[in-house]
Amino acid sequence: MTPAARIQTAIEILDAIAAAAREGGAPADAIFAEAMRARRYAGSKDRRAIRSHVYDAIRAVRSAPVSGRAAMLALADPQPELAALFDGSPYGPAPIAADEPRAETGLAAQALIDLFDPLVGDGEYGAMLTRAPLDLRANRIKAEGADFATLFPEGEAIPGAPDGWRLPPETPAIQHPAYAEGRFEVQDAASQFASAALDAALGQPIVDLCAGGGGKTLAIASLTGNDADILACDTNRARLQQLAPRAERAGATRIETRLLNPGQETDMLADWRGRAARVFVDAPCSGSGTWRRSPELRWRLTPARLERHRADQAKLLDIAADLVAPGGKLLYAVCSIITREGRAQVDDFLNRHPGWTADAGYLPDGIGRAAGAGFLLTPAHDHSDGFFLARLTSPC
Ligand SMILES: C[S@@+](CC[C@H](N)C(=O)[O-])C[C@H]1O[C@@H](n2cnc3c(N)ncnc32)[C@H](O)[C@@H]1O
Repeated sequence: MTPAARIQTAIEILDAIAAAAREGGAPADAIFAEAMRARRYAGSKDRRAIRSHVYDAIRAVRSAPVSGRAAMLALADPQPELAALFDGSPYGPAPIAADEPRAETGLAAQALIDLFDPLVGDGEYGAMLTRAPLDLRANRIKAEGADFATLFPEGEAIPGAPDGWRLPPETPAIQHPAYAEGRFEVQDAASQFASAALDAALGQPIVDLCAGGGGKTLAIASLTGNDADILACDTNRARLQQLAPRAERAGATRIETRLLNPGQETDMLADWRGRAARVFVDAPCSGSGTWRRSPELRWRLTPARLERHRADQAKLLDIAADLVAPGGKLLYAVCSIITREGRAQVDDFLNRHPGWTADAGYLPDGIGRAAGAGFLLTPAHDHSDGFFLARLTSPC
């Protein structure tokens, strides 16, 4: 493909990604993969170049653009060599017309920025879109362990994460045989801090209410040395089904999965009412802390979608509270830096549940900043995804 044809292909893919963002359709990665399947003539160099145009444009443009072309033009404006490729050559983009619309660039729409936790100043915005490193977590269950300094000498330890190791983005770590042997997982530092904050002890009954594919369930199993019973729940069958093979690879044998029907969670968890020493609520959210990895999420967030997340989070907190044994703990986590999903959500919970108290001192030194009754982690401050965490203790 010519460099101009790659730009035109990127424009077409951006059209599909912008439409999906508006309509709540497939994620950008899936759309990109599908577009490449449909263009088998594109070689690996073409794919790399197209991918980089697509993601550079997503990072540059602050909200869903009117067209893929408007997004690419916004990217090309400060790059004359890119703008020169709008040359009208066969398969390339048409020449730039006078007064063509450009998508707006920047971190996010101002109305969205206004929702950030007050701790997030504009000095932090750059770090929110810088490509994230690849963080690994050693699996303590495997006796062989993961000697990261030997496996990946190009990496470095993650401050505050005793099982963590940080590699440059896109290191093909999962192609290493030690991954297939279950000796390590890929997991961002914030998720490692959150799993440790649950403070699960050996032998304790634990519920992971929003287990998804089990990233944090497996971290908890590792931290408890596979010596605690964990009930992993979710309403999404496809996600929850990913857990069993991952648990097998990790040697985590004490995880039971339970698929919940939306609206019937409390009934379906009646056998766990008041029994769990620890309940983890890794709630569905805007994902505003993960724009480094999924920059297109900021094209997707609408006031209505945010309100749905907020309502789901409140409902899940109430369901979880019902499961916690007297004196037990509930850990609430969202990969979000939005106040309503974080500190405000927990303030509302504490108002609805008199007698519950907020813990402190469950994060490593220097990690996170106090945000109301919980703690906020951000890419700039903590070199991790943005996360809000709050650990709450039930009355005895
Ligand atoms: C942030 S993700 C969890 C990620 C997972 N803990 C991990 O570490 O990979 C939130 C999950 O909550 C699930 N969820 C949404 N509503 C739920 C409900 N009512 N009950 C249980 N899970 C729910 C979603 O399907 C999604 O998998």
